[in-house]
Amino acid sequence: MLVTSDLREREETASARWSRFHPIVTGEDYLDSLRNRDIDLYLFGELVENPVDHPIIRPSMNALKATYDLATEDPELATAESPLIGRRVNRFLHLVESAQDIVMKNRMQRRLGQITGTCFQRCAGLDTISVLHSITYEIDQKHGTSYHDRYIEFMKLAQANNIIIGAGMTDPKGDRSKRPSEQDDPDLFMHVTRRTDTGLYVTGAKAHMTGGFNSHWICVMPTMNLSETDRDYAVVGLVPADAAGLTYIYGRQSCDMRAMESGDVDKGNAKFGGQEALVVFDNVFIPWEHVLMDGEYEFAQEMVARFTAYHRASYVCKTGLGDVLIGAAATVAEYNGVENASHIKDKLVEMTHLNETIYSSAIASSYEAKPLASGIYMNDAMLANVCKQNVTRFPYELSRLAQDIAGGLMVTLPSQQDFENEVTGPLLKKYLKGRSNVPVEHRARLLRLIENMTLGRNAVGYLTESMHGAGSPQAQRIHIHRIMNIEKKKGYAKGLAGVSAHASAEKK
Ligand SMILES: Cc1cc2nc3c(=O)[nH]c(=O)nc-3n(C[C@H](O)[C@H](O)[C@H](O)COP(=O)(O)OP(=O)(O)OC[C@H]3O[C@@H](n4cnc5c(N)ncnc54)[C@H](O)[C@@H]3O)c2cc1C
Repeated sequence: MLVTSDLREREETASARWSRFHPIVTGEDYLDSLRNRDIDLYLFGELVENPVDHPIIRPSMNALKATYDLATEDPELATAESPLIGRRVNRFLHLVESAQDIVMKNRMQRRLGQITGTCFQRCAGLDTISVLHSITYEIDQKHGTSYHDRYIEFMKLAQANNIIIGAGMTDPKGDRSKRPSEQDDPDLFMHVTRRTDTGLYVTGAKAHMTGGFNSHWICVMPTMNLSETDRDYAVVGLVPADAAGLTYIYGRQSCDMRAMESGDVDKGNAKFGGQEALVVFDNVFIPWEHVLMDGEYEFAQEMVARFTAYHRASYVCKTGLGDVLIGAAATVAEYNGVENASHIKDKLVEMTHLNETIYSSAIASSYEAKPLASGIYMNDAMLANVCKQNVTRFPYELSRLAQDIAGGLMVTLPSQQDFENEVTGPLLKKYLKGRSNVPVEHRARLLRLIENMTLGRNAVGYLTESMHGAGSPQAQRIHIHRIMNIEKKKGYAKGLAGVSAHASAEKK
């Protein structure tokens, strides 16, 4: 049990926190920034000594590194001019000032999906900084607080240092039928445990945190609407990833142990992977400069709604993964000698149709963006929710079609070691041959990629994250129901049908 004097040691100032960060320019700088951090990270029941070179963890860092590499290789797509610091910044830290900015964000997300074939983990942070712009502004307007200025100061440093911000929204939530303040264990939702002259302390956990360990800062924020009794749960704060009191517990992914094996074929996508972690906060200190909500519970619901409007359209990234999967299915069809069969062509068309349907709802949502009171733009919430609802379904159908085209070998293929064995290798190369001019290894690599995306490590990002990330399917349906304006639609119908309010009242 920590006593008050131990806790005081955690009362680090905002400037001391920032002094630990060095500006990142290249992807290699990013990897270096993750070395030698004093952080408790557990995987398989043990503290990880060197996470950056750990074979299970490194692919997730490579995926984030790609967001830095793309900024160097294609600055038009992956950087933007920031009026905050007067120079170009990584688009993942840019405050969206127009509909075109959000459209460019979507294009960049699709491109990164094509490059990595997985979740590159940086979108939730981008959508967090977008929502904080308007929410801090509106809280200040109502309560005379100074959250917005604090936020702007943070963002200037975030942009100048080119850091990664992780989004800590989802609490473990315990009994889903109870509000935060009704739970038997108060820590099942993050809450303030004490306040001092210099800041406040929070305890709780953030679940499923994408790229949690790969981030430099974590923004904690409420996960649902809150009432007056939940006031201590209405907290938004910015926490360095190595703050005292944090423990990271790494999430397992199906087939993750393949990363520990020699050879790269069976990994399917040896270079890139996603990452989720349970991040536990035990009395973590946040200086006032980094507190952006403290008790203004009435803003929690709108904050979640705006975050999800941004984030549900960010699932456009899955169309980049869809492009990879369609390409893999088409290539395997060629290797198997069936590319001209009409049903194969039709299945590839169907996959493309589903993928572009996701893209069209996301990009339409972004083109329909409007400015909020603070001046930042927000994409259309209805179309964003439709996009995410599509994403909860279509990647599953795309995966089904890819598995259909791939054939059963995708799940019965022997290991790379068997291909290399002097007895079994020649047998496999003889009996697993497809088209004669295609090396068997190429066929195996494509099949493993489809396995990786639809059943293996990257199915976490392509399928289950598509289902639950940014809210489970029902959350979108609730939102759509809330804003679908059914009365207006009834009015159109009644008008055309010649049913006036008076006439319908008479009938009663
Ligand atoms: C791969 C992945 C990455 C993620 N990344 C992040 C991240 O970076 N940051 C972050 O903050 N979160 C992240 N999330 C969390 C995500 O937002 C949640 O998974 C999602 O909100 C669902 O919450 P849950 O997982 O606790 O499921 P649950 O809330 O347990 O939902 C399970 C089912 O129960 C239903 N349900 C839940 N509550 C109720 C209720 N009160 N009444 C009726 N039905 C209910 C749901 O609709 C769903 O069908 C991620 C999730 C995944 C899977």
